[in-house]
Amino acid sequence: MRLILLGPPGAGKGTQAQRLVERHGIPQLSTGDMLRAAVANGTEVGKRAKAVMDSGQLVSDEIVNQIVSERIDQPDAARGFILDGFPRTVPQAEALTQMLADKGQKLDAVIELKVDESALVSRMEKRVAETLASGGKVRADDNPESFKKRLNEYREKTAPLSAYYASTGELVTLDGMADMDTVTAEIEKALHANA
Ligand SMILES: Nc1ncnc2c1ncn2[C@@H]1O[C@H](COP(=O)(O)OP(=O)(O)O)[C@@H](O)[C@H]1O
Repeated sequence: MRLILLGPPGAGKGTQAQRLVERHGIPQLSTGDMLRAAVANGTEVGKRAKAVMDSGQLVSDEIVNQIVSERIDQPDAARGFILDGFPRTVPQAEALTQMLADKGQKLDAVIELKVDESALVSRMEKRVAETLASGGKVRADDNPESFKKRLNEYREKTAPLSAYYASTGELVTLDGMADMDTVTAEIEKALHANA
């Protein structure tokens, strides 16, 4: 099964992706995680991406497309995957369609979590507080200024993906304001309906 999770930062994509991993035994491919790993490892890509990410802007399509294309060729993704944080622009979505076609694959569903923007800042602040309380490390872009930038980037560059995937007939939009278990149940329902 090949899935895309769409939604603004703080919509709950990471939480739902984790649950899908457990339930379906396919990996979560998070471009945010891949890029943070590249930064931590000090790779060329990491060096190019760090400042852009910290400020809340998007890394170039070229870099991200390359990372994803290589990642979905790994053996653990052969049976499927959950893409989290990719595509984030229409050109990335077009690149993905092409990439999958080249590999003889296609998507099974695109799931969009719709949330109330006013809830997102407080969700981010809660995540930061919980991480600090448990002695964890807060992401460099989890501060109000970068978060606002991430929301702007989302509105400008990522929100148009809903129309893109609506036109291909692949889009399923769910209420991301519902509690986490309800969202999980709705995702499963949508997957069965598509199966
Ligand atoms: N598909 C992508 N295209 C461009 N930049 C990306 C992409 N995925 C992740 N990034 C970079 O990594 C940062 C963090 O991504 P992610 O962990 O997915 O954030 P969020 O928690 O906001 O969903 C983004 O703000 C951006 O700089």
